[in-house]
Amino acid sequence: MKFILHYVRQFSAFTGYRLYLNLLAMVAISLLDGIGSLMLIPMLSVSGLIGVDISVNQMTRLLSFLNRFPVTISLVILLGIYITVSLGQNVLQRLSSLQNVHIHQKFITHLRFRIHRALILANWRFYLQRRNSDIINTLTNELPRVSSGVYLFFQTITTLLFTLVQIGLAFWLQPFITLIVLICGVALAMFARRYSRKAYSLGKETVNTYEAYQAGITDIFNGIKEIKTNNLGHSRLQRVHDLSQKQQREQESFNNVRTKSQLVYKMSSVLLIAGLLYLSVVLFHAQPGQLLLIIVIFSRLWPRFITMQNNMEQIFSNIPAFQKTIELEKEALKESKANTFSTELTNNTDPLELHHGITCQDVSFRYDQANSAYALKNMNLEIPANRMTAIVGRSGAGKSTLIDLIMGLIEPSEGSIRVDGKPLQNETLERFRHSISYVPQDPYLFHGTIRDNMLLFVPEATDEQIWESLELSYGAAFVRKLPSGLDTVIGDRGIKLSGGERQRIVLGRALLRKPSILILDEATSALDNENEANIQEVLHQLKGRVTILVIAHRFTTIRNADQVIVLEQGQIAQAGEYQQLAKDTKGIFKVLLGEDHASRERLQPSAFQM
Ligand SMILES: Nc1ncnc2c1ncn2[C@@H]1O[C@H](COP(=O)(O)OP(=O)(O)OP(=O)(O)O)[C@@H](O)[C@H]1O
Repeated sequence: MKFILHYVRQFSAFTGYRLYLNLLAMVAISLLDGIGSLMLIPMLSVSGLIGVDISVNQMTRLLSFLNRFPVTISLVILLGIYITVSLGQNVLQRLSSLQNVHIHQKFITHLRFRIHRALILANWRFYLQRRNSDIINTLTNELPRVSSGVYLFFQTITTLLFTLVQIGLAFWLQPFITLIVLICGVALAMFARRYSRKAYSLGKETVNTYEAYQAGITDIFNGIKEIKTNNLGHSRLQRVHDLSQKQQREQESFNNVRTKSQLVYKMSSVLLIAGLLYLSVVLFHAQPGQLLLIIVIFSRLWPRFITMQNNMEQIFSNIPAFQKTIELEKEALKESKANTFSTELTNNTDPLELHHGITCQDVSFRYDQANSAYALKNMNLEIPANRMTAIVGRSGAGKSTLIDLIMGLIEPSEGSIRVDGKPLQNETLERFRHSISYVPQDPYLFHGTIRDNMLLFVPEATDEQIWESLELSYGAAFVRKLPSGLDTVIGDRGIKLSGGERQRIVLGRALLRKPSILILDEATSALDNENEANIQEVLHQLKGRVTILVIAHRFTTIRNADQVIVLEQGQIAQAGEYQQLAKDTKGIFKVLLGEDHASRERLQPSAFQM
C-alpha cells in the first residue's frame, strides 16, 4: 500500500484544491443520484401505479405536501423535481469527468517529465548497470499502469464517498435493512480479500513477463541483420512466442480472478435480495412500498460494493508497476544526486575555452566496486590544449574507459581529473561538455533526414553552415549526389547509408558545433583509404585551434598526433611523439604498429608491395 500512497500523496500535492473540489462534486453527484432514484417511489405512488402509504418512509413524508394538490399537478411537480435533479446530476457529472481527466493527464505528463529528467541526469554508471529495455518497459508499460492505478484509487475513494452518502440516505429511510446489507457487504469484502492478493501476485508476474518480452523484442530488432543472415529467426520467434503466450495466460488468469469475484458478489446479491424479500413478506408482512424501498436501497448499494472490489483487484495488480516505477526514479535520482559530476539540464552555459589542458592525476577506475579488477590503474597524463593526442592499445586496454572518464561520464574510483587546473565538477563539467564534440564507435543517428540529424547538435544552423561542415568531413560530395540531398531520410541508425558515409555525416555534425575539444573514438574505422587520408588532413588543419583526442586502431589516422599514449592492461605503457615511439624497438607501440601494417598488407597487398 505504501507504494500506492507514494504517488497518491504526490498526486494530491500536485493537483491541490482541484482534487478536493472534484471529490466534493462527486459526493454531490451521488447525493443527487440517490435523491433521483428514491423519488421513483413517491412518483409511482402519486401516479397511482402502486399504492404506498404516505407514512411508509421519510421521503414520502417529506413530500406529503403534495396531497393538497390534485394528482396531475402533484405528478407534474414531482416529475419537474425529478428532471431538475437528474439534469443537475448529469451536468455536474460531465464537468467533474472533464476535470478528472484533465488533472490525471496533467499528472501523467508531470510524472513522465520528472522521470525522464531523472533518467537524463543519472550518471553513466546507472546505465551500465541495467538493461535499456527494462527502462523502456517501465516508461511505456508500467508508467501508464501507475497512472491508471492512481486514477482507480481516487475512483475507489469517490465510490466509497458515494456509498457512504447512499448508506446515509438508506439509513434515514430504512435503518434495519441497510444494517443487514452493510453487514453482508463487509463480510463479503473480508472474504474477497483473497482475490485482491491473487491479483497482486499475478501483477508481479506480469511485470516480469513484460520486461522479458520487451528485452526479447529489443534484442531481435537490435540484431535483426545477424538474426536473418545466421538463420536465427526461428529460435528468436519461439522465445517471443513463449513470452506472448505467458502474457496471454496471465491476462486470462487475472480475468479468471475478476470474473470469479464478480460471480461471488452477484450470486450473493441474488441470495441476499431473495432472503430480504422473503423475510419482509413472511415475517414482517411488508407493504409494496416497503418492498420497493428494499429493492431500491439494495440496487443502489450493492453495485457500489462490486465496483469497489473490482477496483481493488485492479489496483492490487498494479502495485508491482508502482514498485518498478518508484524504484527506477529513486535509483536514477540517487545516481544523479550522489554524483558530483551530474549537471542540471540547461542549455545556456558558455562553452569552456581550454587554455592549458586536461590532467589525469593518479586516476584509477573499477567498473564494479566489489570487484578488485581495475579497468584503469594509476593513470597520470596531460592532454595539452589545442594539440592532437592519440590513445592506442589492444582491445580491452582501457581506451574507451579513459575517454569516458575525461568526458565526465564516469568518476575516477581514485585520483582526479582537472581541466585547466579545476576539478571536473558541476559548473566546470557543464561548460566543458558544451565545448566537446564526441564521435563514438557506434554513433547516434536517428530515423530522419540528413538535415534533421545534423541539426541535432546545432538546431539553429543554416543549410550553408551544414554544407560547410559536410565539406570538412568529406561528406558533401556524396550527399549532393543523393536525389533528395539533405532531405534524404537515412533510416534507423542511418541504416540506408554505408558505414563510411555514416561516419562522414557524424563527423560533419561534430564539426558543425565548432567544438574546442573534438573526441573521436574509432570514428574513421569504416572510411576507405582516400577518405581517411582526407580526414587526417582535416584534423591536421584543426590542430592549433582545437584540442583533439583520438582513439584509432588504424595508425595512419594518428600519424600527425602531437602525442601518443599507449595503454596496456589499464596502464600507460608508453607516451611520446609518434616517430619517437615508432623507433623504440622494445616498446609495445612498435609491436602494434607492426600488427597494423601486417593487417593492412593482408587486406591490400598491392598497396604495400609497391
Ligand atoms: N560496462 C562495463 N562493465 C564492466 N567492465 C567493463 C565495462 N566496459 C568495459 N569493461 C572492461 O574494462 C576494460 C577496458 O575496456 P575498454 O572498453 O575501455 O577497452 P578498449 O581499450 O576501449 O577496448 P576496445 O578497443 O575493444 O574498444 C575491459 O577489460 C572491459 O572488459
